[in-house]
This record gives sequence, C-alpha cells and structure tokens, in this order.
Amino acid sequence: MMDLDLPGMDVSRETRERLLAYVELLRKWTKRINLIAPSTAGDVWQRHILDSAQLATLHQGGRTWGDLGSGGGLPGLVVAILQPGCRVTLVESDARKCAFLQTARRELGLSVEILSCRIEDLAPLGADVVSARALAPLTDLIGFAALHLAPDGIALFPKGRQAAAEIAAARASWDFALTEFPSMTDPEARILKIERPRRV
Ligand SMILES: C[S@@+](CC[C@H](N)C(=O)[O-])C[C@H]1O[C@@H](n2cnc3c(N)ncnc32)[C@H](O)[C@@H]1O
Repeated sequence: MMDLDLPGMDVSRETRERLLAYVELLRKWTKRINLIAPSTAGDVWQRHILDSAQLATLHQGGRTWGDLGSGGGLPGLVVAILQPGCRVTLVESDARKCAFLQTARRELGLSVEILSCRIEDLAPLGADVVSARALAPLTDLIGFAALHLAPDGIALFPKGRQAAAEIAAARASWDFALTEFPSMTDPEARILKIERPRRV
C-alpha cells in the first residue's frame, strides 16, 4: 500500500489521480526499459513522485521549465502535472525513453514538449527554471544552467551526500548564488537552487 502523502502540497483529486496514473505507467514500462531502479519500484511515490514534487514547491510562478536528462519524466512530468500552467520541456537523448514520455504525455493528457536529443545539441531554452535529477556532476549541470536559463531564472538540482564536495568543485569553474534546501525524502540529500551562474 503506497503512502500517498505530499506534505505541504495542496493537490486536487484530479491531480492526485494523474500522479497515480503516471506511477502505473512507470511501473508498467520499467519492466521493459530501465526508467527507475528496480530496487525503488516498491516505493515509487516516496522515492520518485514526492522526490520530484518537492522541486515544484520551490518555484511556483515560472512560465517555462526545462528538465534535462528527463529519463522517465522525473521530475519534468511530475512538475507538468502539478503546474499545468507552466510550459515544460523534457530533454532526453534515449529514444526508448522518449517513446515512453510520448505515451505518458498522451495518456495523461499533458502538453509537455519532448526533445529527443542530446543536451549539448540544444539551442538555448531561456527557461525560468532548469532542473536535472541524477544526470551529471554539479559542475556540468551549472554549465547547462548557464546556457539554458533566462537571465533571472533558477536551476534546481537534487543532490545526495556528495553535495558539499560537488559544490566545492563547481566553485573552481563557476561563480553562482546558492541556496540549499533539505530533501523531504532523504535526510542525507538536499536540493541546490542555483542563480546567476557565471564562468570564473
Ligand atoms: C540516471 S538517468 C535520470 C533520469 C531522471 N532524471 C530520473 O531522475 O529518474 C539520466 C538520464 O539522462 C539521459 N541523458 C544522459 N546524458 C544526456 C545528454 N547528454 N543529453 C540528453 N539526455 C541525457 C539518459 O538517457 C538518462 O535517461
């Protein structure tokens, strides 16, 4: 039985049903393609839905959101479900994962844009928010943020216990404003909010 709590988030019944339909799609497709680690399949709500949804709580006024290396749509599809007024773009280089994202978009009735390409080949998105979960070291993520953020945009990157070391390494190449938030799902993890990235 899933614990379907989303602490601090006031979601409608329709939104919750969409999230549950998404969980079912993730579970079904992950038997064929590796959308989530098998070890997390028993706790998709906490490990993936809540873990992604908490990013949406950190920025609610954005009009455009780019999710890089979206995989099975984490956090991008969760953001699109929670913030239907936000134009979400998912960037994913793996064609099979893009096929899943297209199916999810259709079955969940979402209007996200899906770009089936490498991030390195993208034209600048100019997004209000850029996110990336489990994609790359922070130094590389800040490089993507510098290219794809609007001038007053923010980047949101969940990071695990190596966060402090990744921040120190990134400071060698980048100047940026940083705010850290505790993770709702893992006491050792945090969410890094990056603003105004500039190469040192
Ligand atoms: C570890 S998975 C994480 C997926 C998702 N963000 C999540 O948290 O479950 C990283 C994803 O990024 C994609 N990816 C890696 N490098 C990429 C690149 N250069 N351009 C686009 N997608 C990339 C991979 O195909 C993979 O789906």
